[in-house]
Amino acid sequence: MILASPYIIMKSYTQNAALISDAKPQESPGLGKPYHPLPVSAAPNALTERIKELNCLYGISNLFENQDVSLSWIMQRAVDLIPAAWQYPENACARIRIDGQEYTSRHFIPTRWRQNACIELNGCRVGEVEVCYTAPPPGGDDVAFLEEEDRLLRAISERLSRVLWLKRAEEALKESEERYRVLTEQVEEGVTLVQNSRFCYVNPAFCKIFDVTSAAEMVNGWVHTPPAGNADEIARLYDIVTADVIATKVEAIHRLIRSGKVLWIQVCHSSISYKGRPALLSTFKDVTEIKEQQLAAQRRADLLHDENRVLRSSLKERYRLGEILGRSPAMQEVYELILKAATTDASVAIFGESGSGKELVAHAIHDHSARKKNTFVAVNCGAVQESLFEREFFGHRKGAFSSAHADAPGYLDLADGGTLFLDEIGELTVNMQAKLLRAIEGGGYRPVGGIECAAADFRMISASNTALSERVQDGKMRSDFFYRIQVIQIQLPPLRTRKQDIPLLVEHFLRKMKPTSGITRVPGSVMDILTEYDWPGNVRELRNVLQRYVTLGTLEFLSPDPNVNTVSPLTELNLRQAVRQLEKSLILKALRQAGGNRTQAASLLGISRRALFRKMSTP
Ligand SMILES: Nc1ncnc2c1ncn2[C@@H]1O[C@H](COP(=O)(O)OP(=O)(O)OP(=O)(O)O)[C@@H](O)[C@H]1O
Repeated sequence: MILASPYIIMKSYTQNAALISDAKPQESPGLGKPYHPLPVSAAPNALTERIKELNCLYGISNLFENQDVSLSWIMQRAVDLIPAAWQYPENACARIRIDGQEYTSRHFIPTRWRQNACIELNGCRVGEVEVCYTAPPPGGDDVAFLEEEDRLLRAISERLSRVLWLKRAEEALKESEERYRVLTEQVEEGVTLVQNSRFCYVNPAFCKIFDVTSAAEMVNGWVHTPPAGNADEIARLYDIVTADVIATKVEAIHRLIRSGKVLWIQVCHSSISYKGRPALLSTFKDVTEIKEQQLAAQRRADLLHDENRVLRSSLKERYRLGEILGRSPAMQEVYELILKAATTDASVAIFGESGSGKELVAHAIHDHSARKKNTFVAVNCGAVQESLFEREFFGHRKGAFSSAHADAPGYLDLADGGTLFLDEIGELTVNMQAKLLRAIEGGGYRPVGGIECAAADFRMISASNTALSERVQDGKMRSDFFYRIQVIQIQLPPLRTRKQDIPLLVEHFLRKMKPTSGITRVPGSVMDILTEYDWPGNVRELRNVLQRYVTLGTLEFLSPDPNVNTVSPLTELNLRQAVRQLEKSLILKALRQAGGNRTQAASLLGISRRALFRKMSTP
């Protein structure tokens, strides 16, 4: 290697024309006063000369080996080594100038017997190295410097350029390492750097998580047998990575126990290059809060799943769901839909004849849903007047009208967090539908006399005893409202189509009435009549007939049914009672003719819907 060096070649005595100048004064670019470049000539070949050169170059090269020394330290030592390598060392002196800094050998004085070479960094001139003779060289100006000395000076400048480059790179690296260190010391996540299965870096957050008293204890320790902290736990964190080189990011969540508390740590290992070699950069994040929330959600979901499983598994033999009774297959389907609807927040529309249990179903959905702890607000839309709609649904503020002495909540406010049950939804006018739709579609609502917009979170369940699609066709219902309210549809079967439920319902109602009546069962003949009857008023009618039966001891239907032998309770001529009975039988007839549709029944009877409703609910 040494022999291959261009500076070991035999010194030639040939004069290098390119190096000889006519001694015309020139300016050193950016570095000082005019000077006279001196001619360069060859010197006698002497081993001692080359040994001096070698010493100088070796000396400068050795300076690289010193770690943790400053650039100034290297430059000063380098400049001290230069004069000894020149032909007349006793008169030679040297100077290095870099970035405005100057380093000189002993007794340096700039003279006209001067030789220089530039120092470069990334192709740009950043300084120079120069050698001067303090006294006229014996050979005169023409042979002041040898050709080899010129080459040596250029070799020195190249080496100094390299030193400079290395130092700058080292400084940049140190700076970025320092930045990284400051950053990792401030972050909440634990950070480690591992190379060759040993810790190179451990930040304070890591020490805190794993009870390591100081990071220094860990550095240089093996990852699989850590020297400090909870060694087993730390070793386990690295079990998932067998080497410092991993193809992709490796992530895992570990469960630790700290002072009796569970701590969840998310560990993420990634492969990086550190000082030119593969290393493992790992982060350790405390995710206890998120994990606890996840686990709680999971527990809730499991519980719900179990509850549903139990409910579903017993559905085959189910004869009741909450307050709803019925073991017929049609009712089993209704139970299924109720449970399905209860697990979602979607709007539900319940269809069925009057008295078939629509409100009971709405209640059951509410009671089985996550909203069960909040209010169930039932509204009979048939009784809502157009002019009072906003007041009733959206509430009002004090002073909004003469009798508004205080703020009052509307149905929507009352149902916040719970369920709003809109019975007879088909009775809402198109105008009311538009206002309600806006409120439930997220547009909010404004209480009467209020300025601010309110919003309520409720689930909507509606009920109707007629098919709403007809109302859409007749232009009485907005199609957007129609689709919005019936995401889930439940059709309740009329009692006459599930007569096997009658004995169960009879037993249920009698048991409920027992404290006052003492009657616990009906004779077989009465049960036969009850099962024969068509029940246009559905379960409500059955309950009312039974109520009368336990009170009066006679079976009295609202209207004579051709299929049954009605037992008349009338034994004396009481006009009021007779009128009432006639009224009831006519209502029943009308209802039967209208297929349970109360609007049609009311028009058949020539009375308003509201009047019919009143009469029906009077016992
Ligand atoms: N499956 C049932 N099991 C037990 N009771 C029932 C059942 N269905 C209805 N009922 C009884 O009938 C009465 C009327 O039920 P509900 O008010 O739910 O009917 P509805 O369909 O909403 O009637 P309407 O259309 O007239 O408002 C309830 O008080 C309840 O006691």
